[in-house]
Amino acid sequence: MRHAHEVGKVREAEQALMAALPEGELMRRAARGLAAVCAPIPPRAYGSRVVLLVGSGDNGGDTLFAGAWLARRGAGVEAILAGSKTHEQGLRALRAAGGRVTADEAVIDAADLVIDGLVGIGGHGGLREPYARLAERTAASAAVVVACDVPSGVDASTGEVEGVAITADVTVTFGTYKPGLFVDPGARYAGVVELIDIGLGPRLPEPDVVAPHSEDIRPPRPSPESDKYRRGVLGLIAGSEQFTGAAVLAAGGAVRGGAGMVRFASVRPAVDLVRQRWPETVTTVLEAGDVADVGSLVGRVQAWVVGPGIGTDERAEALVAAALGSDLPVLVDADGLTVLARRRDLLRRTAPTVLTPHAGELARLIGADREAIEARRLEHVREAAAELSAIVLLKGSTTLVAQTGRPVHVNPTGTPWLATAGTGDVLSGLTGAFLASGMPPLDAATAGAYLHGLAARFAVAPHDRPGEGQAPISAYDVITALPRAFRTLSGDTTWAGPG
Ligand SMILES: NC(=O)C1=CN([C@@H]2O[C@H](COP(=O)(O)OP(=O)(O)OC[C@H]3O[C@@H](n4cnc5c(N)ncnc54)[C@H](OP(=O)(O)O)[C@@H]3O)[C@@H](O)[C@H]2O)[C@@H](O)CC1
Ligand SMILES: [K+]
Repeated sequence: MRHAHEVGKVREAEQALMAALPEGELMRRAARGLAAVCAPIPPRAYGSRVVLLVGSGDNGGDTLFAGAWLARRGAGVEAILAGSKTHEQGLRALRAAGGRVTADEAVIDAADLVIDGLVGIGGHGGLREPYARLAERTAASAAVVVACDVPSGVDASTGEVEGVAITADVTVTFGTYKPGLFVDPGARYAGVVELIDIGLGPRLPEPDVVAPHSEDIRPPRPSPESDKYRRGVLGLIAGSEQFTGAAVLAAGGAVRGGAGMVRFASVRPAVDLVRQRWPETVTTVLEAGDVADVGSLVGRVQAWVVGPGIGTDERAEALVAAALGSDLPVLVDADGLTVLARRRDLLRRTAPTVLTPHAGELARLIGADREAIEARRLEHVREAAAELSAIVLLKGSTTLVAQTGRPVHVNPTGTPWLATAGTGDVLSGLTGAFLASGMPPLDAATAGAYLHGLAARFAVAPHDRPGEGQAPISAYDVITALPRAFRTLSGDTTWAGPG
């Protein structure tokens, strides 16, 4: 896992470490790391035109020292001192190395490399002038942009961006990742993120946010003793007279997600379609009076997924109530979430509940504003998990999974092409398969998001070659690419199913 810490925790660890080190040592480590990332950027240090954007705090200090290092290696370094004051030793070091100070902002236009040292973790609120103007000018230049610690204008703890921010190609961050580098909108400004070890690690507490690596994703693998029951039986309630496609897609996600068996229940047209496409499912046709008894009609399952395409009428409400009335893990998605917005009482239960809303659905669920959720995803997903007593998977530009008392999981896979009808249904079936296998719900949701996003990337660019173009995908293409996504995971697993 890549660990990210909010600013308060970084500051505490920094204080403790600083007290144990000679003065200036931490900044030297940070600056050296920053310079080492910058040096190989074409046309490489010697003869390149480097512009430093220097703010009034230590972020500017790091940048000046890194600039001095590059100047000693032959780069032409010019610093724009944009703050009300400037880090004195840093400035002395730059001058001693042959770097210059300039008030001419046009140097940005011709730069090969711009290093953004306006604000780091000390930033708050939208960028003030002249920082905002400098950020805009930098965006218009052809220079490679390297942000020091955090792109200025991005809130390091939350990823919020108020107004203008530096758009970086690379962000060189110190000691630990910051949540704002993982979570949109901030993540979009960060580019490639490089972590520099400055010795903070042992002094850091539990992370606030984590982003899994491939080896952290461990869906269960069948052992020689596995049978279909031990691998997990998923009960899937999806589709209605009006919406049948969602049922086919959710069933596909579950089948390709490795469920030992999928028991599918719905109205006749949805059942017919699911049987046609996924004959391996065991189906139950629900007549009008059957809804409340869906649990006993379907038979023994280990988890439920309810919601895709079920509509939002009374019948749908009764289906959601029946699933949540069980003592099994339940994933509620799509129409099921709309039903829950008016029946939050159904969430009072002891077994785990996983909710998979996009921002609009979450807005209805917690009575918030959709734009506010998009702007402050981390805050809202945490709030929702606490308020709804559920594991909440917030879909979108960066998918987040929150469970109260645990770090928020940020999904590193995915592609903007996933924003198309039906892909959410695939995710709910896939995650449901993991829940049915007995995987802890936070891990199930994290694995679901990861594999779904990876499958989508494979579907968009199947050959995985540099420079390969991308094509639009359907939800069905994501299902088709799921086996390939699974195969990229390492074979070993510490968790082998409910066995
Ligand atoms: N932590 C670590 O382990 C290490 C940390 N290190 C480095 O220290 C950095 C933190 O330095 P820092 O504390 O001096 O704060 P920093 O980010 O430079 O900004 C403060 C200045 O910005 C200003 N300002 C704020 N918001 C603004 C806005 N919207 N628009 C305009 N201005 C705004 C604010 O002005 P004020 O609001 O107070 O008037 C204040 O003057 C950190 O990111 C890393 O690079 C490394 O050297 C070593 C290891
Ligand atoms: K910065």
